[in-house]
Amino acid sequence: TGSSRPQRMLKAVQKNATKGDPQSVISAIDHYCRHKEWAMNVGDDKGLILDSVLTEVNPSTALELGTYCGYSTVRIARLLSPGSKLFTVEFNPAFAEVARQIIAYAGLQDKVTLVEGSSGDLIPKMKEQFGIKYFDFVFLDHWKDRYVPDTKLLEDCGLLKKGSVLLADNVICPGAPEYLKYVRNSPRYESRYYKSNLEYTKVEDGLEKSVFLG
Ligand SMILES: O=C(NC/C=C/[C@H]1OC[C@H](O)[C@@H]1O)c1cc([N+](=O)[O-])cc(O)c1O
Ligand SMILES: [Mg+2]
Repeated sequence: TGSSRPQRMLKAVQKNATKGDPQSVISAIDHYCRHKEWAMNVGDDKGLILDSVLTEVNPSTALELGTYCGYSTVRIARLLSPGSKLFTVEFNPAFAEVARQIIAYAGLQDKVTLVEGSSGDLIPKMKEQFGIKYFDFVFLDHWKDRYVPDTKLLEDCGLLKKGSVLLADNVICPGAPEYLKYVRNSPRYESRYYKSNLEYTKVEDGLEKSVFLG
């Protein structure tokens, strides 16, 4: 059987990026996905918004739901201050395997803990398993129908504190309508929409940033 799209993406990184240089890994993936084959990375347009929100929050402990191949994992981890940590959750073992290699190629493995499994199972275990008190920043990019249940789980497990920032991908395309309703109508969040486009296309998409008010 042939290679998978994530495996071809990894090959493109190994061929075109410089080991230990996160920006070259990001550029190699963006070039491959724009010119060779599309893939569901947050991409370079929405990636710039992710970068600016991440830099503003400067989290000590961050969480990513939906690692896929590790593109946004690299984008986030490269901007973390020394001693800060990123936990990333991926359900699909094949995706997780590729992501580990891409994260390591970027030289960011010491800042990242990739946890394999379902977010619904793992979130309740994070405090005890990893000694986490709170997440200052959460990037939601996994199954769109898990955004609401997992946000509620983070609240119920006491993993959000006043000022914690949630940033959700794909709120327009493929869309997360229930999530938008939830964060925009809840008195516990202050939300705003960053308009952009679906990765590597001209289709509208955007990121929703929601600050937890406690
Ligand atoms: O389904 C998407 N993401 C969810 C990922 C889903 C999960 O599927 C299995 C694995 O656990 C992965 O994490 C998605 C889909 C599109 N799209 O255009 O279809 C664009 C995006 O940016 C996306 O994040
Ligand atoms: Mg996405």
